[in-house]
Amino acid sequence: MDIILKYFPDLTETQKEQFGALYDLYTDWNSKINVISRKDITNLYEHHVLHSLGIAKFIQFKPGTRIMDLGTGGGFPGIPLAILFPDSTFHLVDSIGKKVRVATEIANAIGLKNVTTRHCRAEEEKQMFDFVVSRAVMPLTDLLKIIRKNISKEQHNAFPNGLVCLKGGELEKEVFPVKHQTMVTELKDFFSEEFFETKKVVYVTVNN
Ligand SMILES: C[S@@+](CC[C@H](N)C(=O)[O-])C[C@H]1O[C@@H](n2cnc3c(N)ncnc32)[C@H](O)[C@@H]1O
Repeated sequence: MDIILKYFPDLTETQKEQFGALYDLYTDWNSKINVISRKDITNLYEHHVLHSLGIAKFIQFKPGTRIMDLGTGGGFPGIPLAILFPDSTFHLVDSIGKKVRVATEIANAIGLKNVTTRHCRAEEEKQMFDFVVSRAVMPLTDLLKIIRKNISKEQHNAFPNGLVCLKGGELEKEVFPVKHQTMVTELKDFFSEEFFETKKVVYVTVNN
């Protein structure tokens, strides 16, 4: 939890309590339904919560922004972002029902009012959003094909509506075929821990 305060020192008491509650909740739920590698649970705050919040080092969502987390699993990056941006709404989608259940239970347990969840393939989701966020789900080109139908034309933020993904390692092969405007932010410029050495936030505009 200290690592979250190190990089996000201005959290409200509510946000501190919500982030603080995640460790016991994920430890408990993960023992029943695997959403995080079991040996990685001790790294929950660094590898999962802070990594998710890396998106906030690229964009500060304006109040009222609508965001879908495609392939949220147990709620990453959607739940940490929903805590950090309580005035934006987050719709967490996953094709595996029991993972959606974990995300739903945890969002409810910490009293998040700005989160909805849905068990479906993102291909079936018809709602419109300003941004889609995603971590470890599928290549950029595949994500773009699925979400084109979901990106609203109304703009409210510092960057045009689009896709904001957490990616690791070698990206050139993934970014090269993408014809849209793309911006890559290195998380090692913000977070000094070795885990972030190769981690990136990739933003792609979606014009439709
Ligand atoms: C490796 S997990 C990552 C989960 C989470 N984003 C995280 O970083 O912990 C990938 C998730 O994407 C989901 N997924 C894959 N294709 C999907 C699709 N077309 N629609 C919805 N969810 C999908 C899978 O069910 C799985 O839970």
